[in-house]
Amino acid sequence: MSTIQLTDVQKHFQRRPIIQNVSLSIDSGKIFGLIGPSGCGKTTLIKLMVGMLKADAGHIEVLQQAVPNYNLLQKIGYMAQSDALYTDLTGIENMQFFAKLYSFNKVERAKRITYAADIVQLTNALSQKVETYSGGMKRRLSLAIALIQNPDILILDEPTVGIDPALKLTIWQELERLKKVEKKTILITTHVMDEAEKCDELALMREGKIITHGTPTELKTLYNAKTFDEVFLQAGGAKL
Ligand SMILES: Nc1ncnc2c1ncn2[C@@H]1O[C@H](COP(=O)(O)OP(=O)(O)OP(=O)(O)O)[C@@H](O)[C@H]1O
Repeated sequence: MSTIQLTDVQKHFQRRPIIQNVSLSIDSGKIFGLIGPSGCGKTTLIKLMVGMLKADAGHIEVLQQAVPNYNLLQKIGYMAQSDALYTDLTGIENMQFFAKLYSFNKVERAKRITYAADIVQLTNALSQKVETYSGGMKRRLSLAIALIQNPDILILDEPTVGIDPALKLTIWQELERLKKVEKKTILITTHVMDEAEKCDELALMREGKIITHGTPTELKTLYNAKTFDEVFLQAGGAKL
């Protein structure tokens, strides 16, 4: 069953077409990867799905409800590309602030914060002010905040940028667990080709269009390619 459905979606900025007739179906319980070069429209497409931007044409449904829809916000965990954090507060204060937006009681809230901080290995840095965090630590805190909510759908815009390989592996293991055990639907954007391999399905974007989509194996077979760099080049994309 599809959790996110886009039909002929279009978006312009200052009359420039940024998203051009995109139709896409993202199945529930899958990790779906949106891949494409910088500026091709990945973040714009995600913001349209979350309801932060309004499409100029076309139709978007999430969980069979038309977007934008206030009720859907409780069901989507969104990690933006630029970190929306309060830098003069500590890590834990940031987590508490966002956790209070959701309908947890005090005990659940504390449990969710402990779980999320542990996944991104920030437990020992929670009492520090965010202004003292490195870029990677801020990314990890943003990811932790998206995880607090325990949503049906996780939409993560480049979640592993600036994160070291060992922690990246831990984060991917958790995404796999969330998919398998908790049946979450996860949408990520990435430039990183080895992350593309880990997705169940992929859509490759270029200049506001989906140029091809399928499972990693299907795409490699289709383009007779050994790597995703090759798939992307064969499909007509620029080098990432
Ligand atoms: N609010 C805006 N006003 C005008 N142009 C915008 C706006 N937001 C994005 N754009 C333009 O739309 C295009 C797509 O941007 P978008 O951020 O969606 O790309 P992206 O694929 O996510 O890139 P990256 O991988 O670098 O984050 C870019 O040319 C960008 O400059």
